[in-house]
Formats: sequence, structure tokens, C-alpha cells
Amino acid sequence: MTLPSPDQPLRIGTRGSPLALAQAEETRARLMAAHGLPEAAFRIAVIRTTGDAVQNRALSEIGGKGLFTKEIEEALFAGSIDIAVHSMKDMPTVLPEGLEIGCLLPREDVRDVFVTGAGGPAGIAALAPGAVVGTSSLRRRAQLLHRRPDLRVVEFRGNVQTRLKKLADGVAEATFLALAGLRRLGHGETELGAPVPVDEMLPAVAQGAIGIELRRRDADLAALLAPVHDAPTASRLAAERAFLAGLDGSCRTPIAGLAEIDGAAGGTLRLRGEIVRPDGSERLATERRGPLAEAAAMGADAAAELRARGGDGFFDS
Ligand SMILES: NCc1[nH]cc(CCC(=O)O)c1CC(=O)O
Repeated sequence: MTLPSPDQPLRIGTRGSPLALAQAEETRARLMAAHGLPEAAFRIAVIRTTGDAVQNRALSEIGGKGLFTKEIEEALFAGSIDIAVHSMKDMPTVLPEGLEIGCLLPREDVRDVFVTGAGGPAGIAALAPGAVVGTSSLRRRAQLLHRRPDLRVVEFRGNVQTRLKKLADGVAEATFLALAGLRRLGHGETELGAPVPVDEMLPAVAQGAIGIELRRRDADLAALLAPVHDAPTASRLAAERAFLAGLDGSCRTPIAGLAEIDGAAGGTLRLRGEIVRPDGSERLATERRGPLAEAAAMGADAAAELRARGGDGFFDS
């Protein structure tokens, strides 16, 4: 294996958002530590994507997950970057032919945080009747309305600072953010709100996981990435992403999924999945347990069950 060097640095492609940059830097730090390489052996290359260019419109309206990956994948094909770092939560389940997720970093905490800023209500149950909550996530909106049909949900986008400002300005009383993202940006979770238990709000598929995309059959790169790959994260995502793929999940459908490994049971995988009507009026949930080797089959099977139970048009209202 030829290792990257300051003369021939590994080029790491990423979006330019603060979270994306933090994830690229975490990737670089792990690779430096794994191989004893200096920082200069890596170069972080920021790529502007369609998703970044259209920040003013609801993402679900303009076409979903591929928006944040297209230009980055073009750079991989063109050879202007060597690897790309992604939030797996935002990755389509089907990648372009010739590319693969060759490596998954150890997953962060998967929970959402109920964010209120200082002195706000302690959790969803503490929100006053009819309170306004801001989120642009269809999953969070539907899950919240399912539990609290009295609440009003308004569109909320932007970085952490923008959202906190909106809360301070009284635009909404609370919002939700992934704990993983808050931690990676250096926020303490309790300073902004409280993590929501996963049985109150099941996270998005792959929430908290960072994946590294590369050109298939790049053996040198695969060897470079192997020591930073986390196999348990890979098993969990195999189950969750098969579940999402089986439901044809786009950004336009409220789907949640979480796989966890029970070490005590000899490495048994427990997958929970749910779909919710966009207006929150109905929620269908299921669960599977099985050996890690069957992760993807369990996800596909759980999806098939919910598809059948939900019937056509489940996501239409
Ligand atoms: N869709 C945006 C997005 N993609 C990944 C994260 C957070 C980090 C993660 O879940 O890995 C976020 C922000 C959020 O949901 O709060």
C-alpha cells in the first residue's frame, strides 16, 4: 500500500457546511492516527452541491437526498478527489455504478435532541397545548404530530445558530437536531436541550453515522481505510438501509429505523422500524431480531411487512 504523503496528499471531498467540515476533519484525524501520518498528508477539498445552492427552499420539495451528493460523486469519477465523506443519513440507498461506501466510522449517539435554548420546556410532553415547533424533517414532523396532534409544526432550516436565533425570536418554542451533529460541532447536548429517548422518537435511518465513499476496486484506498472502518456500525446500517430501500425511502417519506447490537446475546441485531403518515394520523411499527449476517435480509423483510400493512398511498396524507 502506498501511503499518502505531503507531496501526494489524499484528497478528501466534502460539502462546506460546518458539520460536513467537522466530519471531514474527524476522518482525517482518524486516518492520521491509524497510519501515523502528518496532517499535510491529507487535503480537504470543499465542493459546493446543488443542495447547498438552494438553501431557501424546502429540500423535500426540490428532490431529496441526491442533491447533496451529485457534485461530490462527479469529483470522485473525475479523479479530482480520492474519497468523499458523507452523513450516511443523507445518502441515497442506491449509489451510482462504480462507487461504494467503503468505510464507516464508529457511529455517534443516534438520538435527536429536543432543542429549546435556555429555560424552555423540558421535553415534548412539557410543550403547552398548541405550541409551535420548528422542523424541516418530515419524519420529525410526523412523529411529533402523531404523539401531539395539537401542536403546530413550522418549516425550520439553517445551521444551529440560525435555529437558536429563531427560537430566541419566538418563531417557535422548540426544534429538533441530531445529537451527533451537535456533538461534532462542539455543542454540549444539555446546554441546548434534552436528548429524546429512541422509544419516544425513533431516529432516521443511519443517523449519527459517517461514511466514506470511493471508487470501487480501488484496492490501495480500501487498505488505507480498513483500520478506521467499524464493523458493528456497518451491520447496523446494512439493516437500516435495507429497510429504507425496501420502503423506497426518499426525503419525502416519514421513515425511521434503528438497529442495535446486543453484545450479551452473542451479537444479535435488533432492528426497529416505523413509518408514519405525513399528518401524523397513523404510525406503523415493527421489529426484527436476528444474527448480524442477516442484517440486510431483516431490513428488507421489515420493510415488506410495513409496505403491505400500509398499503398504497400510505404516505399521501
Ligand atoms: N439532514 C441534515 C443532517 N444530516 C446529518 C445531520 C446530523 C448528523 C447525523 O445525523 O449524522 C443533520 C442535521 C440534523 O438532523 O440535525
